[in-house]
Amino acid sequence: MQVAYYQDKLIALHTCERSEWQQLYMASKRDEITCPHCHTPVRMELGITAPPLFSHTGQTEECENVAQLLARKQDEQQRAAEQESTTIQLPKRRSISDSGSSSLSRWKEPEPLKAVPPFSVRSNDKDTMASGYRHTLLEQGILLDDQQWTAVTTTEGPLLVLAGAGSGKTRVLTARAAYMLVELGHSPKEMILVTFTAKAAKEMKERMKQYPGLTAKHLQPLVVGTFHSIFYKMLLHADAERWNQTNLLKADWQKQAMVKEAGREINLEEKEFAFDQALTQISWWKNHLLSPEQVTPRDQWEERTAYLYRRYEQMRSQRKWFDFDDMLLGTYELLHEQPGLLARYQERFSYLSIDEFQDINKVQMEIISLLTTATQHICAVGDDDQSIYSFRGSDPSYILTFQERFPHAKRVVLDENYRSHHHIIAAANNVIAANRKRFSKRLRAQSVDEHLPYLFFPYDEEEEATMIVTDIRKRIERGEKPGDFAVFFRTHHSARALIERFIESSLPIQLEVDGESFYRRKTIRKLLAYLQLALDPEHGEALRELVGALFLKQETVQEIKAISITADCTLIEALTKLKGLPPFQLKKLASLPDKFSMLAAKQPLEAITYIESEMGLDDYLKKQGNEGNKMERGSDDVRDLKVVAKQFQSLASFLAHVEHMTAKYEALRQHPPASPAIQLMTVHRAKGLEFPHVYLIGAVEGGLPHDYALDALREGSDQPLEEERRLMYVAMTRAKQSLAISVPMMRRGKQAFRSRFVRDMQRLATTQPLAVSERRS
Ligand SMILES: Nc1ncnc2c1ncn2[C@@H]1O[C@H](COP(=O)(O)OP(=O)(O)OP(=O)(O)O)[C@@H](O)[C@H]1O
Repeated sequence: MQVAYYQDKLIALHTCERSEWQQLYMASKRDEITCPHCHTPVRMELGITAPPLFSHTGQTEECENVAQLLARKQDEQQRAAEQESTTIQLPKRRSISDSGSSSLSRWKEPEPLKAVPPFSVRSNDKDTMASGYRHTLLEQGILLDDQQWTAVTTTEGPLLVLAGAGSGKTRVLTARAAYMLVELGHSPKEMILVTFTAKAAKEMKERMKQYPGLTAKHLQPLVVGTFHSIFYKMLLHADAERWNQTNLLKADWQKQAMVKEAGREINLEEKEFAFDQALTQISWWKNHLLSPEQVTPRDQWEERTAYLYRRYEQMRSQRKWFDFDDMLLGTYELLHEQPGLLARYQERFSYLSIDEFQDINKVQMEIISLLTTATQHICAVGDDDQSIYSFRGSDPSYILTFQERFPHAKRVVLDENYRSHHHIIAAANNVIAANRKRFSKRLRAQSVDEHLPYLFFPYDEEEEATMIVTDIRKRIERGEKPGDFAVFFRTHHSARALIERFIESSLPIQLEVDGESFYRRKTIRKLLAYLQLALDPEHGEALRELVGALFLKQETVQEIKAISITADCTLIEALTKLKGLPPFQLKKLASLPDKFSMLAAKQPLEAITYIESEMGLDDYLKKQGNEGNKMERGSDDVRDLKVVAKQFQSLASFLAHVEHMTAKYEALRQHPPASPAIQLMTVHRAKGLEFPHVYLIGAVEGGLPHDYALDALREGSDQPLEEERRLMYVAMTRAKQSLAISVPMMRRGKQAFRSRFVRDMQRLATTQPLAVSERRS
């Protein structure tokens, strides 16, 4: 039914504002909306594939008839009102399912993408023609197509295996090692297999146990591991004392403590400077073989970070500590300084295979070059289209220029995709084809499916989250397993609404993210501190946050507290009694008590706007803007917070929600569910994984591609945009059976525009109405 009672008024879904749907949905969950006929509380269904409606258990035909009658009456009344209005143009009547409209208010049908050209089965001789070890593998159910087999058997000299997404590179790498050991009789001691993660190394060794002819005698001495683990063994061998585990800076907090210590020397406020980002930058410099002396800062933020780098390195070496980057740098230096040792390792590393080659960095490439100069038996496996770690120092140019570095290299392209069906692969191909710096190739799927990938159009972040939760819940109720679903997002904080909606549902979820909850972010903490102090002028914790936003030093907190005790006044009033500050600041502080009283009476959304414009937050954000943080802007956080605030009527209920969500988030991180759950993760985390059903949120300009890439493009660099396109491609190619991409109409309170990647996808596809089976899903 389309109409129901809410707060003693008749409301109709087809005439109310689209922005109100989410509030109605939340109200229906609290049983505040009732059936217009029998007054039973109704639930609002707000899913992906059908327009929203109200329904309740035990709903009768009579309930539906009354609802329809009332809906018609409301329409007539509205039409009459429209005719009466001659001077002012009242909004026209809206139809809830008017799909052709561009209006933000209307419901829009999801848009399935049907691939052009259509799927055609390829003739492939992989099953019938197999002989020798390939046949033995086939008998074990380990199929290898012709290109895969070529990669397996090309063992001498440099080889570049360009392995498209889902084309079986893990299978190739493991089969190749097995082939060399079993069929060619190589010793495991002359082979090394490098993986990107320790997990991948473990999985490979596990898989190899099933290979025919491979025994513990082969597998035990075979080195399979990450660059770090392999190089660390070399370092230990060379100087066990210097590289003792106890000197390793394992945890981030250890490194943070050092840069913070250095930061104090140049008066960097602990709560104001992004020390975590500075550490990422330092690591980037180290992996690019840039010593502190070689760094040329481009702005004030880099200048400060370069200082931290210099001091960090000094402290680290004085204390004889080392970090993970030093393991690579240490190996590089060791091999340079000791030619005898290098010669021995060149022999030991006779056959070197490297997985995820698109993500190697400069120092790794230099070491590889040193180790393989003599034999040249290097097998690099990777996909230039999946290089997504440039912020950590990865450089896709190494895979792109492999054949220049190794002129005799052979190249095998694996372009058969065994993971996803045709329409998913075709859509992903259409996205990645627009990148300029890549090897030209097109993945081909092995199968086709009636479930077309599709775009859907929620109103905003909140509705997007509700729709996904609704859709997944329904699919699980119909028998799908929670572990078969994954929802991807570009950045952790863009998933705030999604995480909250899942937390509120009873669905099992696993959160694969780094970092703190949205409400613990620096700018958000500051904003919340204003609100907390408005309700409780004695809130000590909030005061600590507030002083930063008011450009006061942390030490003033004690002074303010002391004044509040001696002058018997609140912390806010104590702020006005501070001494020794410049007149403009004293004036600003003097106005605060009145402003905080005004703030307390406001609704959350209004309050945030007031804090921004009247209480100094704007100035603070502007200053933060100078800190050189390209990826995360404080002003974006404020806009994100406004989207949450809009849903609450009072500061108290808004702050209670924040507290509840923060606690739930922490609990979830500390106690992940034991059984397979719905996976919520960043696209970066999804790399290398596959799921039957994938949802990707926020496919709008500024979301994916991220704002920073669009800024870079305006400044003349398209590299970040190309990396964003690769992220989109990685996300899409994780899906085995179904793929849903969300294109919200609003983002951060403003109209959003569909991602250029989505437009690329649409240009080369036909759209068609949803199949009946999908409508029901
Ligand atoms: N020749 C083949 N025949 C049938 N299935 C295959 C074949 N090769 C690989 N597969 C299957 O295809 C899927 C994808 O393989 P795999 O995970 O090795 O891909 P990948 O290249 O590592 O993917 P990505 O780079 O996207 O992470 C796996 O389920 C694998 O078992």
